[in-house]
Amino acid sequence: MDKVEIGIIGGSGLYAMPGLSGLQEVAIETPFGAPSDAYMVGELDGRKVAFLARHGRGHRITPTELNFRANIWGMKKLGVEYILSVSAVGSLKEEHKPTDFVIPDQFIDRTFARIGTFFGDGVVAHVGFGDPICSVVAKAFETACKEVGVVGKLGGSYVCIEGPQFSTRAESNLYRSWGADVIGMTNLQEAKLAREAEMSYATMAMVTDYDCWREGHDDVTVEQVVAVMHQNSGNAAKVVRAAVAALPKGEKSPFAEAMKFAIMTDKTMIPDATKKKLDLLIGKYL
Ligand SMILES: CSC[C@H]1O[C@H](OP(=O)(O)O)[C@H](O)[C@@H]1O
Ligand SMILES: Nc1ncnc2[nH]cnc12
Repeated sequence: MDKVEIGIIGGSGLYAMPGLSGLQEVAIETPFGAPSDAYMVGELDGRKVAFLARHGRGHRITPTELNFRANIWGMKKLGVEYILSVSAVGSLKEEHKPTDFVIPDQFIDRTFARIGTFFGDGVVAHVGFGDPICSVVAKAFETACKEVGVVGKLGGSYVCIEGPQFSTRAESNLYRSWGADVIGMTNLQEAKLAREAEMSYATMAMVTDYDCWREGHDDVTVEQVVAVMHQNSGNAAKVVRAAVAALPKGEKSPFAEAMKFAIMTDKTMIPDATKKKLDLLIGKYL
């Protein structure tokens, strides 16, 4: 199959990508197990893209149960350079209103039950993550929001919680005191693994609620999240489509060599089985 340059991960409320033509369902097995679903590979305005429903079609997989490694590995296997993620988030600031899009550029980790690295089993690597988001993808989202005529704010911190429960009010207020912008349950491990796999990653976060901090307002519920997603999913799809068109063609990700100096382990001491397993990611450095 031809290289698929662009990957789209659809979150809560976005389980398919409208406008994809010549659709092919591609099931991928990875050394880390199965991804959430088959990749829907097709063309969007002349660009080859792969769409993955993060929680699987029908929303069957909790944030903690997500096989982040398999999902990101599958994208790499397809040849993806740029990953566009779409997520529902709660707002931690008055100014981020339901239906607004925020394109976060930082993360705060509040997860505790996930695997966020491809490494281990005899190979140690430490990759830079000071700028966890790819500015090329983030700018493509920003440009796309302008084109579609929706609010799309570039920058902000995304607090990633373990879930599946929403936060307590004390937690929500704590995150606000940290100056964080939005809250969700899925994006941090994707960003970490995309970096280790030398792909670009950014999220278009759609605000669906004010979490539980806003006095005089109802606390977040799934019903509320789904209602806003339904109301705004047309815009989300339009923005993703415009962002795909705004991405550079035939160019490697700016993170294509992110792992060049990240591997600590003496190469002669990495077990053969691990070398074989991680060949797709780091074979070129060993
Ligand atoms: C349905 S509310 C909580 C759920 O929504 C977000 O999902 P995603 O990031 O995949 O859009 C959040 O992270 C939770 O998984
Ligand atoms: N308030 C919230 N907290 C965590 N994840 C969310 N996804 C949508 N709204 C959320």
